[in-house]
Amino acid sequence: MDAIRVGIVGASGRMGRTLIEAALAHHQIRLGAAVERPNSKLLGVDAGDLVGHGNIGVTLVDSLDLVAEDFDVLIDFTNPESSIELIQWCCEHQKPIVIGTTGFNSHQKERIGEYAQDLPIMLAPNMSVGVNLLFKLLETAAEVMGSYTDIEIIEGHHRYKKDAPSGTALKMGEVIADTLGRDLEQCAIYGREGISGERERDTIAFSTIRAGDIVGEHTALFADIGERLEITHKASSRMTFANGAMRASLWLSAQPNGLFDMQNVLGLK
Ligand SMILES: NC(=O)C1=CN([C@@H]2O[C@H](COP(=O)(O)OP(=O)(O)OC[C@H]3O[C@@H](n4cnc5c(N)ncnc54)[C@H](OP(=O)(O)O)[C@@H]3O)[C@@H](O)[C@H]2O)C=CC1
Ligand SMILES: O=C(O)C1=N[C@H](C(=O)O)C[C@H](O)C1
Repeated sequence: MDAIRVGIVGASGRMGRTLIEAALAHHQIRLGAAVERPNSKLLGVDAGDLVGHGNIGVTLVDSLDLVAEDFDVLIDFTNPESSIELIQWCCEHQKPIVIGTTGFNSHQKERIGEYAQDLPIMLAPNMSVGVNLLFKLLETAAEVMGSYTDIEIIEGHHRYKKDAPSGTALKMGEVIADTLGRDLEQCAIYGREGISGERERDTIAFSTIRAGDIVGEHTALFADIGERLEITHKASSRMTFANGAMRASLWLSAQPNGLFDMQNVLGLK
């Protein structure tokens, strides 16, 4: 496969910087563009310098219009409002987009589905291989134990994370609910307080930890009287997500219009 050029939006963010490093290290990927917000103090800084790699001749700019000819696939790890605007731009310019942003509401998800009729879009709340395998394992766990156990999903992230529960935790809930024929909107419990009463068997409950520099930890708990199964994934470096985004970008560059996820990229479905 030929090398592709990626554009990275949110380039100076936690994921943005890691994505720049991953792109610079990948033999089939070139960093074509790096974009930040209009008021960013880092505009004009070289993307290679930003990550301690040395000058690569790609400076941070504040508009995709300035670099439209410089990349083949856009990578977006920003926030939901920004992502929707980026998808619209990508549709107008026919640039496939890899989206790692989380926290979309149902209306925004619907719009992404509509845009995907005219554009290849890869949307995944977690681009690590381990978490996408975990989604598969959850189907089996839910099939075997889900109907009679109490199901809890626990996630932990760094103090700066803005959305809760994490996109990954919500996807874990969706996978389990779908496998059990339940509607997550009807059976989800988001935290407990006070006299919360005995547990209702058919609920799927979420707990959230926000502390320090936790990169990302997710556990699904299937608990019966006498035994419990816990399936846990721990990310220790953002590079696992960034490498997933590189793999996804290469894969997406050869796809037709449509909405894909990381399981498509990894051949897990
Ligand atoms: N799918 C996955 O595998 C993963 C997903 N994520 C998700 O990625 C997203 C970003 O996370 P993280 O990197 O930690 O967050 P950061 O806040 O560190 O980075 C986001 C960056 O995007 C910039 N930004 C926001 N809006 C725009 C815009 N319109 N144009 C250009 N730049 C913009 C921000 O600028 P400013 O600070 O000025 O707002 C910031 O620099 C979150 O939704 C998170 O949940 C994170 C890790 C893995
Ligand atoms: O914000 C983060 O950092 C992460 N967000 C993703 C999510 O919301 O699931 C994935 C990862 O755990 C890191």
